[in-house]
Amino acid sequence: MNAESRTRLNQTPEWTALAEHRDQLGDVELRELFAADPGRGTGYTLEVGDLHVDYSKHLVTDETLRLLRELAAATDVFGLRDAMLRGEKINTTEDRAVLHTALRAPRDAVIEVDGENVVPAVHAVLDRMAGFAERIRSGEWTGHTGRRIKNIVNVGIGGSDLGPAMAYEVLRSYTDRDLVVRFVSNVDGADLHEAVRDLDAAETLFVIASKTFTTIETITNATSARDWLLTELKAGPEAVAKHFVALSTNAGKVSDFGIDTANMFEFWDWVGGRYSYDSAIGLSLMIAIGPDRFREMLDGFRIVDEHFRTAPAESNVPLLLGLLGIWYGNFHDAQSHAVLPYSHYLSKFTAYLQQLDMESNGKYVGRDGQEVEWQTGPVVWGTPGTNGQHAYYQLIHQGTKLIPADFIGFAEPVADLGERFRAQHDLLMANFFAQTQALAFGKTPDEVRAEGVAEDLVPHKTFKGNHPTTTILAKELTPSVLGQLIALYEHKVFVQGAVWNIDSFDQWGVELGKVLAKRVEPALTEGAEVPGLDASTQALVAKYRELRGRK
Ligand SMILES: O=P(O)(O)OC[C@H]1O[C@](O)(CO)[C@@H](O)[C@@H]1O
Repeated sequence: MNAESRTRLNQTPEWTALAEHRDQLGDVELRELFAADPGRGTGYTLEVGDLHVDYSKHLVTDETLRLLRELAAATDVFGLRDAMLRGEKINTTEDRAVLHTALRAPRDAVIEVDGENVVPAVHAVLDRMAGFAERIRSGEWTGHTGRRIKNIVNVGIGGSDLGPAMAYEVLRSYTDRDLVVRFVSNVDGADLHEAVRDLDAAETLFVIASKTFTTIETITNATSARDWLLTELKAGPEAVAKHFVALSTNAGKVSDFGIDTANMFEFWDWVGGRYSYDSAIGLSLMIAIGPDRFREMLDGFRIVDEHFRTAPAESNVPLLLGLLGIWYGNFHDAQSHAVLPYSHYLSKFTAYLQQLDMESNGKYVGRDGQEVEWQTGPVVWGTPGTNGQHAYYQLIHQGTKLIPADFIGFAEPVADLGERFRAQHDLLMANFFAQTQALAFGKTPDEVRAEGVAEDLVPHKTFKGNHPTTTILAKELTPSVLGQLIALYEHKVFVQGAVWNIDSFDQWGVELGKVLAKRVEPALTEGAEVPGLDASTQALVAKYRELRGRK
């Protein structure tokens, strides 16, 4: 079935069967499901690479899973996967191939776009990045005044920021602690100001990351960074070459900006921004952790790519996670999905997933150009779990909304934590296990009463449970495990987009705001008339100008 000829998803027999099955299951309780199957706790688990994935605490039976796989088969998820991996232009609205998997392909792989094998170019750029990263790390590359580079400031936004910024935090314990690495994304000048205020320009390298090299926020920040650098160094434009490198697909714009294309690390239009941090966009990360660790991370991505490509539907983890999301979003009206890591190092992980998932699957128009009649991507949210426990877990436990959640944890604390701090790890993980237990099984009124609680407080202290969670457990948070986790979520998002029949690789929904901002700016600065400006925005602009003392 191709996108055009495909029957409307919600009219397929597979969809109807799932809807009927949902009605039959009714409000089935996780307590019942576990009582009926003593092997569920070990049986409903899968392994992929170093990840142990437990999906026993989901509101599903074998029959649910079978019906979900039927839906995946009917919507040809694996067919689209194979087309993606072959380099076909499955991003139809932009007429582009979708080949982030080529970024971690082995040197001898052959993956063609328009008849050309892209793998040699991928490795050529990785090798150049490695050479450059080593020159910075060793001190061989010096700034304009001959001083060693000690500070890296990555300037980018969206996919050109969230991935490297997240991964830098995740792999902090693998970084060269003598290097200061910062990420500037917001067009609010405060972001750049705070990033550079205590830096010595003579020791600072700006990494300008932008796929298009036209993104207004990044170009504005890059221009201000250049001004700051030249002022601080009291130097002319010749200083730029030693302090600015670019990561981009657009050599022309890089050169227009004044960066020598010899200092540009290239990637390609078949890499989506939110799928790009394992491309040249990862340069700041590679400088921080070193090329060997970066390659270990790519190996981790590849493990899950291979699994997604070859594992049968019954044991294919990205397929399973994608389908579970569909089960809740489309058949239980869940609106959001929480990702709750029990690792301080994963503090930016969910923010990264927000772009990956919501920019990919936040769409109401299908690949056939028609409005979909089913829910698509969920609101993805979450922060490290223990902090969340003291903030919003109340709502997950006793609120009125169904919020499926992923819990991600590790058996070992990171190696360089030291004995004193390592000792806290068991307590962290005790919380990790306790929360999924409490969410799944709750506490009945009788159990509350048995504790001698006064009758009027019993309803308040009761936990209905039945809140579904996936537990992802790995031994240790290594570069490879990070790659595995990211590839897992990339392919999960792919699965959902394939079933929903949407193009997960375009992002037209971000365009309107960009155009309007350009139009409104002269109204703020010069009081220019903006034709067609609505009454509300017009009044707000007038108020803004008044507050800024502009006539
Ligand atoms: O890397 P660029 O071209 O600066 O784009 C940054 C981000 O902007 C977006 O296009 C959204 O506005 C993202 O998809 C992308 O990751």
